[in-house]
Amino acid sequence: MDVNGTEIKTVGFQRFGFDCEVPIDVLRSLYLRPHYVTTSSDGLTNGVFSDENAKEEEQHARFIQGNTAYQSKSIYHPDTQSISYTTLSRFPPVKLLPPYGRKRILVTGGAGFVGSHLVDRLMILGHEVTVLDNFFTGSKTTVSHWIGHPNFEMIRHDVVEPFMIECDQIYHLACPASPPHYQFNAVKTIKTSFMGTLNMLGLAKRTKARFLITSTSEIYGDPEVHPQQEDYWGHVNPIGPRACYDEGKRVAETLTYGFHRQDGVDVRVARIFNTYGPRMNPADGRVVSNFIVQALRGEDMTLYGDGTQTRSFQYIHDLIDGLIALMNSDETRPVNIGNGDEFTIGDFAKLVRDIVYKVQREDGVEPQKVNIVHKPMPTDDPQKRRPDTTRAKEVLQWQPCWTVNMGLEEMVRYYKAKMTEGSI
Ligand SMILES: O=C(O)[C@H]1O[C@H](OP(=O)(O)OP(=O)(O)OC[C@H]2O[C@@H](n3ccc(=O)[nH]c3=O)[C@H](O)[C@@H]2O)[C@H](O)[C@@H](O)[C@@H]1O
Repeated sequence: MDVNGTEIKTVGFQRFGFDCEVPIDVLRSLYLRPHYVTTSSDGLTNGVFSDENAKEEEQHARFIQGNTAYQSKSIYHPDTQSISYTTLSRFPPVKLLPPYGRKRILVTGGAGFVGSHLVDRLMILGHEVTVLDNFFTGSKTTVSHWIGHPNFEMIRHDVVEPFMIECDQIYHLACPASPPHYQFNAVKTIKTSFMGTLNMLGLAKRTKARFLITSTSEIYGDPEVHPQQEDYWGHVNPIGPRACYDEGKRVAETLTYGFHRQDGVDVRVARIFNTYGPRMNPADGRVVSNFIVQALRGEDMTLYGDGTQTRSFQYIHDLIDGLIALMNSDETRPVNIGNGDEFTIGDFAKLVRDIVYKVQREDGVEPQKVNIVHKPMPTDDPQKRRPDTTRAKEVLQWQPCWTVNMGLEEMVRYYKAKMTEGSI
């Protein structure tokens, strides 16, 4: 059910002459089911499941309403610890667009969490999609179901190096986004934001492609204004451990508007607030993935600090709706894309735990009791964060549809499926 209590059957909408509506079941069939099936020497052979696996399969089939046709099923052989990869027997149907409606779209960071969902949507809508990724935090497996499709191309490339292609739209997402990842190599992070954005803006200038950059709520730093409006200039520590990302994105925005004013590049700037959903790397250290995986494994949930800091969480499909609407609108000012439902992280931990228990009980498993333990607060961790999304409402007619309970439940099912196949 969406925020109004209506069942969600499709995501996206027709807006600004660009139709981005697709059935949710088709998307789910791409991310929700396990990719591997197991064979083992204890009496089970090719693709025949144990009772437990068969039950999981049935539950997932029910959840995605049996829409399983587009999932490759590679076979894991535990006795030899090997995988026989299979390819898709059929790609998901993509719209047949007339040549004037079909766009050549470049997605940098297209193998990452957000990028892969954007790619799924753009592909199903019938566009030609090129993914550029250096696979530092992205993974080929997130978009492997499109490999071989005539509308799809994947290129290993680091955006700090120039790249030439002909295209109509550029979604520039490439940059590590989770605090442990972007702090792992701070110099590389700021180089990616600065040089990567410079290169992609240069490409947009030459090709006259429309350019959208995914900026972040982090440009507001530890905000003194609450909720955060786009006009707020922020409160960022320029020399702290988060600066490589925060200041990197700030300079990326500065570059974007420099090219816009100086060279007339057609730009869009999305400031994304905390987003979660399937395909988030379970080891990337962010709060939603940490909490769900810990609770599913029956481990302690790690709450940093006293848990009074706040965040507002949006589900991935809402974000993709917002990005596509922004790209196709006329709005060149920055636009916050986020969900206004704000939680203290302490309350959020309890909510995640309750949802994990609920899903486990629905699946006939009595959950293991999970404790919440406190860990030190990371340096410069913002105390509060909530988007003011008035601008997105006014200029994009966009508002989040997914409740946090719905989104979390789906994400719990995703991680359960990954655990069943043994890939996490
Ligand atoms: O998820 C996102 O969208 C954002 O994640 C990070 O921003 P941050 O808000 O720090 O995200 P998390 O690392 O998920 O942390 C959220 C809060 O939960 C806390 N946390 C995190 C992990 C954990 O195990 N336990 C825990 O209490 C953190 O201290 C923080 O207060 C990135 O810096 C943003 O660019 C990105 O947009």
